[in-house]
Amino acid sequence: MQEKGTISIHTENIFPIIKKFLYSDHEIFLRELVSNAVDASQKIKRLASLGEYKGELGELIVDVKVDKKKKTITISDRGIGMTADEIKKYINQIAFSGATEFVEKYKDKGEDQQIIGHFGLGFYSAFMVAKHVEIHTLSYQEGAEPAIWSCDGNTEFEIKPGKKKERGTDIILKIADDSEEFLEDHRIQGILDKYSKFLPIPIRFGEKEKQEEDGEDKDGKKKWKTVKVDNIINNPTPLWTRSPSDLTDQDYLDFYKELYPFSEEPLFWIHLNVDYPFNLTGILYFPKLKKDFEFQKNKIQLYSRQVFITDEVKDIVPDFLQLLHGVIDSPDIPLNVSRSYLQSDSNVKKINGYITKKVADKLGELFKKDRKAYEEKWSDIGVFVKYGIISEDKFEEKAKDYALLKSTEGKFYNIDEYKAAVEANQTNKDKSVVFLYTTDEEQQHGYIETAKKRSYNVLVLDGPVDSHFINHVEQKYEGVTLKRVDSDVIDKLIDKDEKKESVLSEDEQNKVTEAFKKAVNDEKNTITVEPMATDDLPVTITLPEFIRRMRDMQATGGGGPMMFGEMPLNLSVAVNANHAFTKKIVAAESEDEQVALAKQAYDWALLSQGMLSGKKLTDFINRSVELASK
Ligand SMILES: Nc1ncnc2c1ncn2[C@@H]1O[C@H](COP(=O)(O)OP(=O)(O)OP(=O)(O)O)[C@@H](O)[C@H]1O
Repeated sequence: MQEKGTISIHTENIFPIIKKFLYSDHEIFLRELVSNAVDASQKIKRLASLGEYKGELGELIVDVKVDKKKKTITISDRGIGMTADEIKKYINQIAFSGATEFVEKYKDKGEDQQIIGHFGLGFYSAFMVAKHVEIHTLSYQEGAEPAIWSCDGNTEFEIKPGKKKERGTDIILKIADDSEEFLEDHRIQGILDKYSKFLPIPIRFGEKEKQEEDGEDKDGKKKWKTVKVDNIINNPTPLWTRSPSDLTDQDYLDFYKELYPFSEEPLFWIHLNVDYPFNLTGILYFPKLKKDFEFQKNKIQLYSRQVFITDEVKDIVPDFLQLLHGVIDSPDIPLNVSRSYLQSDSNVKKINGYITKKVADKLGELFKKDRKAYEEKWSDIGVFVKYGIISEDKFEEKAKDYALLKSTEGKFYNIDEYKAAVEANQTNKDKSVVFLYTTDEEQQHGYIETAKKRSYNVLVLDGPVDSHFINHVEQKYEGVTLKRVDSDVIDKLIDKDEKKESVLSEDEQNKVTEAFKKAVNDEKNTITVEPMATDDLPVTITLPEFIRRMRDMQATGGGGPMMFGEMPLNLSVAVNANHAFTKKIVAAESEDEQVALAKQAYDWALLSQGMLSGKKLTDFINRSVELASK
């Protein structure tokens, strides 16, 4: 049996095209060949379990060997092997048409298309790095003859009888001159670590050294010796493939360490397992989040039947859950299609929905089971929940019950509970319940205290997505308004239409206004004199809620067009007509003295906002000393 033939169904030679268009990702050849070897090994295992193969299974292990001298890489398995006819069918026809289809689809696309890395190009990806490829194989079938297929990267192949005595397949790549990097052990080790860490059949890459106990020396101290052991790349039964009922918390924590050796312990995890209408397994971990969470994205690894595919899960996992860590394994995620197709793929949509639901249910379960423990974790999980609520309606439906608001007293409420708690005292004349909040308890301390004097409750909303969350709550909850404690004077924050009498006459009010205009000396700021409680501060500086919100949203991204970046800082300066100090200004003998006192009161207000610094601060201190010494 010796045969020569042409692989071609097209006259065009696809190999140079494969090489050219997969330029950025040559390393995947090894993923493909090792995956094929694993598939072949699993097939024989299955045939044996079905009783269709009765011979010895032997040790099912895949070997990767590099011969630097001969410039070859060999991938060997003890799988089902192929007969010459099967080679013709699977390698010459099916595999080839797969590769051709791939090239047809992508030859007009740019060279560094990201999707390339997600491809199962199959057997022919070997030609990205090899100038000559041989298959030595012996089928498991009784009486099968060994066969050798060889091809040197053009469309001609040769099949001849082989000498292989053991069942299985060796794929021998003669590495091309421009790909000799793949003859370096560390390069191969790196690729195997990346793609094959959790394959279901052991992958061996040579040997490694290990320290082993070697009795005791004459002083009774342990002795050690260096021994060589098989260098097994993978953990063939990673946690997600096992049944949750067999696993302990420690198993999950250990697996997390295996995935992210340098990370802090996760808060909790979800074991995913679904068979229908799609197949998906995996474990998602909730990490402890740092405030700056952007860099923590892309920690979820996507596998297809335990073969690593990518850690870019943008379209498969909803945006807000990309902060999670862990593994998803699904043979149903189409990997060989473009991104836009992926977005409209119904399986991907279902998977997306399933993950969202699972996460929502798990959070709900934790909340119900032990609310206190849930509240303790809130500073870490709050970001996910709020982010999810903002971005996914389906998630919000479930999560609104356990999305918590924290008050300055450290008490937690869900939105409905909070509304009920403050409604009586914090409803304004328009029947809107006003939620007061602070973004910085230190800096806005004075304002929080003023609110507390009215027995108002103040929320702490200082997280990275809170500015968006606030807008969302207002949109979803009719009759609820959120206002930052320093965005207006207290009686206007929650305007109950309770008229306070001013002790100043109109003339006196004008006088005070004039004095402050001169003292503030800034056209952009508006000055008002208003009757307030006698124990409210003499002057309050505020930045209107909507302007500040625009600025905040912009700072955290996605807050509308850039024009707001230029928005000037228009402050409102409210003078308390009923404060004793204001009376003192009115009573001052000269206009100069009035302005000096006004300036003093204005500086107090600036000081309480943390807005006084440099020369202004020095002037203030000097003036205070002078006044106090009079
Ligand atoms: N080591 C092997 N042992 C036995 N059969 C093999 C081996 N490698 C490849 N084959 C056969 O050749 C076929 C084609 O392989 P190829 O890698 O091109 O495509 P595939 O594995 O079917 O799909 P994919 O594109 O996902 O890799 C396989 O389906 C299998 O039947």
